[in-house]
Amino acid sequence: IVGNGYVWPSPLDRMESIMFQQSGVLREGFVDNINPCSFGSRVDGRQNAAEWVRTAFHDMATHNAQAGTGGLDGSIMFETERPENLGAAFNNSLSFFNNFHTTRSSISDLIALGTYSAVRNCNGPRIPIRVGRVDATEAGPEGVPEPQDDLTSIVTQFASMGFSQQDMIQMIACGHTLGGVHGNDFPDMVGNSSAVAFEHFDTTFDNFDSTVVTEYLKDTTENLLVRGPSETNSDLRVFSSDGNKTMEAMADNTTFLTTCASIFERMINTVPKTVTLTEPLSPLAVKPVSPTLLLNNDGTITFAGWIRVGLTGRTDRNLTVAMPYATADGATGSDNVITTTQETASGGGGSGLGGDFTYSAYRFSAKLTGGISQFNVTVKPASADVELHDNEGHGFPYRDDVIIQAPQSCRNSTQADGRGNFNLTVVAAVKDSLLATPTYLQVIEKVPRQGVIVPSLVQRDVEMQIFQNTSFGYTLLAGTYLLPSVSASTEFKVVNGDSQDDFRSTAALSDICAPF
Ligand code: HEM
Repeated sequence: IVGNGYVWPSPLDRMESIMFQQSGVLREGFVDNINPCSFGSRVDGRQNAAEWVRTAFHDMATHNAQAGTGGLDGSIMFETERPENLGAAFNNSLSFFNNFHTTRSSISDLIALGTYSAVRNCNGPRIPIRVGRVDATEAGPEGVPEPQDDLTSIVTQFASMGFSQQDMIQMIACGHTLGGVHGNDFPDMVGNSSAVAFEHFDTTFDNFDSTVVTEYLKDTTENLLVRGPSETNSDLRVFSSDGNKTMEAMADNTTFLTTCASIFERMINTVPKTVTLTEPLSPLAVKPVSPTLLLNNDGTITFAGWIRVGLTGRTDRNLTVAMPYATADGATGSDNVITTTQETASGGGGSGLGGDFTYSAYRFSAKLTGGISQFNVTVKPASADVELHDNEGHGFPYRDDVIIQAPQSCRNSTQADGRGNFNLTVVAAVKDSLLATPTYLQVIEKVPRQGVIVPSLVQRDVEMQIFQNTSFGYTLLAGTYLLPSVSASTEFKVVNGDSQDDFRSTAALSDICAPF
């Protein structure tokens, strides 16, 4: 049974799901662009996994260890026009990461997760993932090493990032086990400027292994940064700079993998000194996924969603999962237990990368009469005693005083102003006792930035107005916002003082608002 990494709910839930729900039911799809490892999304001669790893290095490379500035902070978004950042790799990677960019998943955390995912999906080692990176809002200084740089300046650049000569050799060798050099980016090196001319660094470009090292040591390598024109053979200068000592130590594949896990971990954890990273993320043993409430027109409240149960370490996978809960006024008892059924879609479960983590999903949908304030999860294996999962003693808090009414809410492009904008209407049921305090619809608008492929996320607050009374102790409030089409799919929440129903997606709303 997997240990809990943190207490639910948390802003970390988003990154945890993106990381550990990769295939099967509840999948997030983060590996789609790098599966298989050789996959390129747009044209022949591209390898997304390699591009993701290169993106992390180029973003990190402008770190100044002494000043504690720069590092893996997403500033690469603003730096793609620079000669040191030649090629489509960066915007290609960033436009994919942008699909996962939310207030709880920064571009820089996604770049870090991208390195983990690319490496794992290419049979490489597992790199611990810490999160909490904060995105830069403007370009940083220049300073990514280039193939024509001499050894002294490359060593100096790595030193200013905080890496020794040995670190430098390791990081470059580990990076250059994937991908290669593109003709359209470096025509002089490749001797061909075609977009599909792609000269791999080693013969196993889609396997994260030590072949890049062994081919170099045997002198059979076709790596153009070793074999190519002498002005641009930086890998040769770097790899041989300590008499091949570091390269020889990495020739053994097992040593290569441990060395790369360690140097890449340091690479992605190189962040500005103002950033504090979390402990490495581990999957929650039991996790509520996409729980929602809904006030029905008979006064009951439907509570629905999934419980994700980790299977790692379980031999008996015949599980009965239930949720004893406390009503709004705290009452518990044998009547207050929600049953679940194992999901039938997609085999009923899924896994995180490389099968590091596997899970089963249990679906629930219960009509509650006394509301809810918190729940626990019990897991009963057929052959063993029942386990109580109480969220590290906290219970899973879940309040019913503000409820987003998904069916009464809608996102409609035809009602809008004819310019492709979307009219968002959000209806929420708010307990009458809260009405003295204003209720806000908070929408995250994606605001385009000139020359930057990733829009910024800007919170817009709309005060919600009374829309319909009920006789169930709730009043329905409504708020509207005109979403520019680039923000058609975005996040929103409804907030009243300390109470909120948060992190919902406009993409899940239908076109038409249904009556209550
Ligand atoms: C002196 C330092 C370095 C130099 C001069 C250098 C140079 C280059 C060049 C010229 C390319 C070809 C890019 C293209 O044509 O699209 C490349 C690709 C690549 N580099 Fe480096 N690199 C350096 C360090 C690193 C490091 C430390 C990493 C580690 C993470 C790395 C990872 C990669 C990857 C994965 C690719 C393949 C990209 C693809 O196939 O699209 N590089 N590098």
